[in-house]
Amino acid sequence: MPEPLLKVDGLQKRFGRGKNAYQALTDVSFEVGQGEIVGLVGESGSGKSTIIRCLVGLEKEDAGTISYDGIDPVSASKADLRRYRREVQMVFQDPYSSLDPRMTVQEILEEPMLVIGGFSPADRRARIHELIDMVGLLPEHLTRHPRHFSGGQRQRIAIVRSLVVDPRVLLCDEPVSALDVSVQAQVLNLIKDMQRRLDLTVLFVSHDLAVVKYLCTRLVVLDKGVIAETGDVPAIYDAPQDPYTRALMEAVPVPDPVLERARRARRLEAAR
Ligand SMILES: Nc1ncnc2c1ncn2[C@@H]1O[C@H](COP(=O)(O)OP(=O)(O)OP(=O)(O)O)[C@@H](O)[C@H]1O
Repeated sequence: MPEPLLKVDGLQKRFGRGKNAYQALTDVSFEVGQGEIVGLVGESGSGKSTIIRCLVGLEKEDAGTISYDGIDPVSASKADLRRYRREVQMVFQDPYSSLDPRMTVQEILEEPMLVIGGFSPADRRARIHELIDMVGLLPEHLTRHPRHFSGGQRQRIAIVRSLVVDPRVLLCDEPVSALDVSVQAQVLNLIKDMQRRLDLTVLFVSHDLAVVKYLCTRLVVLDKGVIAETGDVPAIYDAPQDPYTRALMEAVPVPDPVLERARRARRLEAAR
């Protein structure tokens, strides 16, 4: 594994109190190396989103530590916390609810840079134009509102929004599961391309093992808030050690239409 950039150590999270308490995460530890795409997989309710939400501060863990490039957001100085918030960005599952319908695309894309600060108007403009070009959007799209875009285009806008502040880590929470099957492949390929071009480190949450196999180099398998298994993708797919991982693998439909499309799109692109 490359040098770890993101570390989660002994994470615990419980929701509710007393008889209704639910232990969502129990002693979760894993690392994501610089430049890796690591898949975080598990069934619905296994705690994947809770981990991501703890990583971006939307939930507060009960115990355990998180660290990014040596920065622990709980004890960090103001300057380090600012760096953490800038360099660790998230792409949400549903591009229909994650983009403010009252804002234009330009406003949506400028907002993170205005919140974080330190970007001149010229920087903001250059960054937006460079990235929309990379993801296949056009300058005239900037004056429109999200309702004028398809699900796939909205997720491209959401991806650009996460990239404008020049992050090093992208946390993707099921970023294609709300999209039509026909566009899932394009968005997966886009994430793969952006990861390579911008040298991003990606933690990719999915319940879909076929998608993760296509995209990721390493896997963290979560079972009811506990890590069942971690390892390199080929090794885990060839010989899963944990019974829960084996059961998850057996549930993968073959062949997978999304991945067939993704592979075909890449072959066509390579042939051009
Ligand atoms: N705010 C909350 N209050 C109470 N329980 C919660 C809360 N957030 C999550 N949970 C519970 O914690 C468990 C883990 O939820 P989480 O959303 O992290 O799972 P997940 O693996 O991301 O599932 P999915 O694939 O369906 O998104 C679930 O049982 C969920 O009901």
